[in-house]
Amino acid sequence: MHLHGTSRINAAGHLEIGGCDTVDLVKRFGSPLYVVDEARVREQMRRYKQAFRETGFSSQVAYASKAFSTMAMCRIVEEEGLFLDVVSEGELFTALEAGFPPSRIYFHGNNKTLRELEMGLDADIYLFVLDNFVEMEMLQTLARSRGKKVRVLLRTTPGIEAHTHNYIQTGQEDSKFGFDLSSGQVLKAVKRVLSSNDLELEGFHCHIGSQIFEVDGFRMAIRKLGEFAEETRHVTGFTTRILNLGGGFGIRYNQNDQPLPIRDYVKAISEGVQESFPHHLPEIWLEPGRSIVGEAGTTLYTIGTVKEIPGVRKYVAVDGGMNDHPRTALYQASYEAILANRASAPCEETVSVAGKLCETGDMLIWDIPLPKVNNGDILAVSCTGAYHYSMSNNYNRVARPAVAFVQNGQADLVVRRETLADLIRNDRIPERLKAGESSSS
Ligand SMILES: Cc1ncc(COP(=O)(O)O)c(C=O)c1O
Ligand SMILES: N[C@@H](CCCC[NH3+])C(=O)O
Repeated sequence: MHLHGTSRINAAGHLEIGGCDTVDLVKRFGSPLYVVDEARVREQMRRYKQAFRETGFSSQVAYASKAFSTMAMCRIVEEEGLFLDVVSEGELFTALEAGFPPSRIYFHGNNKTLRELEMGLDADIYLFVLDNFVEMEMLQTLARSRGKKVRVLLRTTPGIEAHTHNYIQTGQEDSKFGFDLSSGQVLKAVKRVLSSNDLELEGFHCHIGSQIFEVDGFRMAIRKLGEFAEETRHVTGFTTRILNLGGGFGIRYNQNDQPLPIRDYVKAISEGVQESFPHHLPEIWLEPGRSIVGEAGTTLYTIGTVKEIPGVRKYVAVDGGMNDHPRTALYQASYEAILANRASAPCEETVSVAGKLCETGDMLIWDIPLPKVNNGDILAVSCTGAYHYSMSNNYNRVARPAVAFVQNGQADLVVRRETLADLIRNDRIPERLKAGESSSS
């Protein structure tokens, strides 16, 4: 397993993260446990800011909450001076409760509810990324009734669909997100916003995909948006002030993944903007999620049962599964792992790591080399910081794990483990179904 960030193997032969022995972490907090290397998270945030400083471009970096949203995470985003992208009232609530300044929050989403728009407006967030005409009408009405003028970006779909290792140009993009560029929807949206007294157009947004390892897709999107912005300037006189190019920067889940350094993405994007916006340079905004927090996360599991099918496969089962680790089942994603309690032991066999849930597809890792495992060993799966806790669920009524931040030898619980009581907290038994009151008796 590649050792990311502050991960290392200590004198006891245990995996250590943020100066904390992971075997001790499991003793203290139980398993499964999400561990987040705080220094690594901060380092990634600083890399984006530093990269923009080097290009000399006016910029903002926002963290995409969807990757991993907790109150402690919002505090870190706040301390590091980033903006925050939220896509739901839950993410907004988390940020506000954590004391994150609304003036650095903006709201995304293809189907924001009335309540969400109201919540954002009443909190005085920085802006809304408008996704469609229905929402535009709703926001306009709400803004007018509050006597507010609201900043907006228009989310565009520029007809580029980026995938993990390649990108394809789709022309007319088939997407539920945003205003379509090629059919003229964006220009129509621009005209409507400009004619509104309640909305203030700041610029454009696009997000071409996630886990991207190259810069060509970004460059193509910038070119298209540059051409569009120029046309818009001629037709309406509007000059783009903010160009938000989304997130999507890839990370290293395993040895096949070769992401570019953050500096390279930022440099290519900045150069692209320079070329494609020759008359007026907009402020460049990015909203990375995965690349901020993904490699900083490690999940610790306790190994339980082992099933060997001679000549076929050896299944090693852990005390979690697709409810805390959904990306293998969802995207056939591939991960690396080591035994945290015997981190230097040589690998002796190839096994597949299964979860404990009642699904054949409940697999964490197919075919990885490990030492011979024993019941009670601790398995550390790396690169689980993004889209793991945030996508976790209670399938099979399994409680969600705890999350601990580690730094400088200190571990802080930032999300407590769910309890059995949490699992039934929202359940109600109607009077007629209460024990001893059955109508069939
Ligand atoms: C609009 C938008 N912005 C930002 C992100 C964050 O992407 P990533 O985590 O790949 O950086 C996403 C998710 O793909 C997104 O849909
Ligand atoms: N949840 C996805 C990424 C979706 C990003 C949000 N648009 C993943 O884990 O890779």
